[in-house]
Amino acid sequence: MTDALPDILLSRFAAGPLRIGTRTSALARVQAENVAALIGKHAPGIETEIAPTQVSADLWPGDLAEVGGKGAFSKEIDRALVSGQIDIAVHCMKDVPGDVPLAEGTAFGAYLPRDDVHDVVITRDGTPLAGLPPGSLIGTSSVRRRAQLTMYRPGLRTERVRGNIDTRLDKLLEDGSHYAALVLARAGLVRLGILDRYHHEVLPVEFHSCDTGVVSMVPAVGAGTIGVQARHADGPVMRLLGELNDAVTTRYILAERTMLHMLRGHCNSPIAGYAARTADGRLSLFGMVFNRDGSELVRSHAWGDLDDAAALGSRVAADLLHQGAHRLISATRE
Ligand SMILES: NCc1[nH]cc(CCC(=O)O)c1CC(=O)O
Repeated sequence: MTDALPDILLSRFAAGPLRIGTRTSALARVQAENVAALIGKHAPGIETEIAPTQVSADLWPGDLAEVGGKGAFSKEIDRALVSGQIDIAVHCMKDVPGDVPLAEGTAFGAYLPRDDVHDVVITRDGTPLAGLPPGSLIGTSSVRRRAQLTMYRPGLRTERVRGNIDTRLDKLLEDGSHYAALVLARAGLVRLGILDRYHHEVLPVEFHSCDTGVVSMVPAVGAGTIGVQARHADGPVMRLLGELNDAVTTRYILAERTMLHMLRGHCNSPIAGYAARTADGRLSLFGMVFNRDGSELVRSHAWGDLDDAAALGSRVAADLLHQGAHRLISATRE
């Protein structure tokens, strides 16, 4: 008979706590605390400790492409996980690159139930996006957000704004700020418990044509989803993560990330991808690839069985590639 998981974990962590690695931002810490609380529920008696890791990319004020793209955010945490300094790493799946393999010997053992995937527009005074005059400057570093904003509102200007969420909000609210608005993920603001402090407008996620006057914002691959990574060979921890894992979110992530891998999306790809469940319990995947200003795009929408998420991801990617997605992705790399 195999031992019960709590016993296996108790002996595995008899000498010290289960160490949770994460970045140092307020959002990263809250997410790690949420994972610690979940572990506490599933494996009472297991002590956890959060080990925030300073990540060089978080200190880099310039263009991410110059420090190795999104992969730069996980380099130091990967090293800590592989070497055993930490036992699990907590990541926003949106920030996990699609064009480089995971650190050797590691895998995502759990995805937490997906949170809200909407982006919001934050303004100082609650002016709706539709009321912002042409020429208004919107702060966003994401090519996906920039392309969709300017596709619906070609008159708006966008400017890269880096730094964690607090820093960005401070830049919007400071006297003499040249930003009229920011676009941020609602999930991040909710996790920090600060959404209600700001005037915000929720952008719909459903794609629609430009003449309706509504700006929609199809989410990034992995939006709103926290993933927990561990060492493959760490059987007890992988089993624990298996218990935390949300099965439906796993399908969403598999569909979206299969699409991302096949598109060979690089660090700052102009790609949106959103998997969801239909009313009749099937899986839907909508994918979109843009050029910089959204004046060119290809899109594809397909449906499949919930248990065939990877096939659905490949089908949507193949259709996007067939329509010329690769040319758009390469053009944005420059
Ligand atoms: N790139 C930063 C990042 N990564 C994940 C989130 C939000 C939370 C999530 O989608 O899980 C954010 C902040 C933002 O885009 O506003």
